[in-house]
Amino acid sequence: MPLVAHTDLPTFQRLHEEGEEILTPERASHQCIRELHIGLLNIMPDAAMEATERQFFRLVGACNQIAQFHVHPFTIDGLERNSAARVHIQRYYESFEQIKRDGLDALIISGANVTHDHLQDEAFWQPLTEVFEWAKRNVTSILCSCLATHALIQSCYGVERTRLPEKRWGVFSHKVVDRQHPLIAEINTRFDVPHSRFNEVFRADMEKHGLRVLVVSDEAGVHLAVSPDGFRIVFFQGHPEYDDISLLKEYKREVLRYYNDERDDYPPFPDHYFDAGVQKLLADYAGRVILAKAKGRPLEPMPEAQIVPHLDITWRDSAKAVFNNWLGKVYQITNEDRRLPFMDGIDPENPLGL
Ligand SMILES: CC(C)(COP(=O)(O)OP(=O)(O)OC[C@H]1O[C@@H](n2cnc3c(N)ncnc32)[C@H](O)[C@@H]1OP(=O)(O)O)[C@@H](O)C(=O)NCCC(=O)NCCSC(=O)CCC(=O)O
Ligand SMILES: N[C@@H](CCO)C(=O)O
Repeated sequence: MPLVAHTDLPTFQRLHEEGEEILTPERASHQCIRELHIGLLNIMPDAAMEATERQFFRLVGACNQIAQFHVHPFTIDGLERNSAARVHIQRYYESFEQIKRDGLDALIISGANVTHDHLQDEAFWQPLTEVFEWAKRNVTSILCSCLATHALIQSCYGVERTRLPEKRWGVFSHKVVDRQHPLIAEINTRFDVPHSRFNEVFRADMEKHGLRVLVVSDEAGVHLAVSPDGFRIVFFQGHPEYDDISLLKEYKREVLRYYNDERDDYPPFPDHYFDAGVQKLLADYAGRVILAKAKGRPLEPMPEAQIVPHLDITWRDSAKAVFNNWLGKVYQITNEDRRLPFMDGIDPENPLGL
């Protein structure tokens, strides 16, 4: 929440010049104080659906303990769902119709699993673009994770993502490249983010279309960029919402796929994630899995309980800091009526006045 310059202490002016949000007493006394409404479009597969809810709810809830947040989960057609997932959605999720009727201040769109080479061939493409089109007109800011980033960049700028020679998978170090932008002001300038994807939109392609790139990894490419207006669409290519165990769960799934002949090679380790002790444990386990597969024996469970205490989470604080900046800025410009994206006087082409 922003400082109020309630005296003429020079520090307020100095901080303002350095990019800190400072409200004048006049603006502060007229500010409408209310809760924020944030949609979560959850398009993750069934096994990860509730973990994804927890991850994004946690980032929103933990990033700021003063304001009140209502998070509204919803989903779209075109995703294969088992009966338990359908019951969960029916019981707890809102419909897109309801979301449109009541309005949102901000919208988060999760990643997803894809089955086709081109996103426009996925069964969920059409419903997803309908949400994009509505949100671009009616929501103050949209934050996209991974696949949603690729889909929205394709739908807005016509840039198709590129298939990578091998999966970008692990925990990577990143640097802030535009230290002035309010989304990443006052946060660590070097921090980790997990990535888990076969595809990438490259920095040059983003910049060619006017996107502003804010956070980059030498090894893993762009993590964070924003739309040319500076704020209305926030693109994450990584997964800062992931839990400490998320990449372990994905690794375990890949081992299972190897054992079940759904992939030919034994899965590599995610980069920079397992320490030396865990790598040794998993290399021994791999030997036993390969033998069991060759001899047609049952698969021994992965020793997860021994591994988990050695997994570090090195990305959550920065993730919370970015969410805090994002929601703080949304609050400063969103309309009192949550069905309208901006207060009077805010320029939709440059909502932060950058
Ligand atoms: C990897 C799996 C299959 C693991 O799920 P499983 O149910 O098999 O796990 P399990 O070992 O049986 O353990 C179940 C327990 O773990 C929790 N759990 C499951 N998945 C979790 C996760 N990812 N992070 C944290 N916790 C997780 C469950 O809630 C449950 O907890 P409780 O028992 O306590 O409830 C799943 O997480 C999954 O499908 N993840 C999605 C990965 C993915 O598709 N990402 C796409 C994003 S990438 C992208 O967007 C685009 C990529 C591209 O195209 O380039
Ligand atoms: N943007 C509004 C708060 C949300 O209604 C204000 O600053 O007054």
